[in-house]
Amino acid sequence: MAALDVNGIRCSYNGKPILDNLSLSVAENEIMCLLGASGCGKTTLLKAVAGLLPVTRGEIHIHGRQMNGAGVAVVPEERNIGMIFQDYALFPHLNVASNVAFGLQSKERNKARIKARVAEALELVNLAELGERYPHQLSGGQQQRVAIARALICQPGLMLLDEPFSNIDTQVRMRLIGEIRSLLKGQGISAIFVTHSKEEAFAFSDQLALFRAGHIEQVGRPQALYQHPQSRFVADFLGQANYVPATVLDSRTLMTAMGPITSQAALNAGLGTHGQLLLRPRQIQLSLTEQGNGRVLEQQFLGAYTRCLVDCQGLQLEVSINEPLPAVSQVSVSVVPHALTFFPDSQQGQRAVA
Ligand SMILES: Nc1ncnc2c1ncn2[C@@H]1O[C@H](COP(=O)(O)OP(=O)(O)OP(=O)(O)O)[C@@H](O)[C@H]1O
Repeated sequence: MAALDVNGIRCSYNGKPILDNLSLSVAENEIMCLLGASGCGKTTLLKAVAGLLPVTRGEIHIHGRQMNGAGVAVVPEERNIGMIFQDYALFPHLNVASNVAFGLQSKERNKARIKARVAEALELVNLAELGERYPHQLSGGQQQRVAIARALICQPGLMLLDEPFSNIDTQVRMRLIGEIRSLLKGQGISAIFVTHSKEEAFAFSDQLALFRAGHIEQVGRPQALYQHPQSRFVADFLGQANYVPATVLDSRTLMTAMGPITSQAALNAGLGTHGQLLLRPRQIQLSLTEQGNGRVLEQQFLGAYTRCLVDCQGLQLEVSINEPLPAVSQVSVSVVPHALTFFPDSQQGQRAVA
């Protein structure tokens, strides 16, 4: 059974549909990321799942239990959901332990049991020593951990996280993302996580749903979306993309200005089809050769890698290499063997065929 099933829902503001006929499924113990530009409807979906926004069509099921529909309207506090927000939403006048205990107090009266559960939750988020502190005495990362502990203590069946890392210092953000991901996985909690940062989406989620103006353009494993986007919109949103004009030569080969390029998987496009081959900067390799087919135009050393702009037979390609090359280098440009992604020109919306 899925942790969450959203089936053809419609949500509107002032009569204007923001989500229309939207469906999404989250498996048990899976972290689903909703990624997309500002205003595309990510938070609207989160609110609909939480029961904070009316759903006028379609149904939402959480762990198989129907939340809305004919004669059914489960209120937010009965959905067994934990919510984490960008601004932590802690009570400033309560110390850490009381903030964490807050949600439990309506369910558990025994003070000793509450104390033990708070200690356990603080231990989980590595804040065991800070129960007496107040929110203003904590860093952003620590405040967000308190918010996580406060949600975990109620043992939610589903966690909703709305841009939880946006206010966290970039230096600690990736570490916190790793810690919270392991925590959710360790506790077996399914989650939906909203962000507009692709790096956060890649690092935190098992599945990624890429939003575009109120609908989901593509859903799948982050790596699959990055490597095999179904549309140029997805390809461009998730990272730097080079497009090389190409024609299908046979079921696995494309002819380009760089010469024939062979795919590790069938292309599913008819012979002679014209289109664009997607090449990520890491899918192109360079080697120094005086008679090479390319010339380095520009380089930027960025620490972990070097961004290199190369001219190859009139094409300008962005390539990621480890170390900068000598200035004004002549290089041989080739494609790292992989299953090619090809967008036929004739297809509407430029859908990929491989
Ligand atoms: N309370 C509201 N009343 C009217 N329109 C709203 C309301 N809340 C959101 N909207 C509109 O609904 C659309 C979707 O908003 P939503 O908050 O879901 O976007 P989002 O993808 O989460 O964006 P962001 O990344 O900026 O948070 C936007 O056009 C927004 O202006």
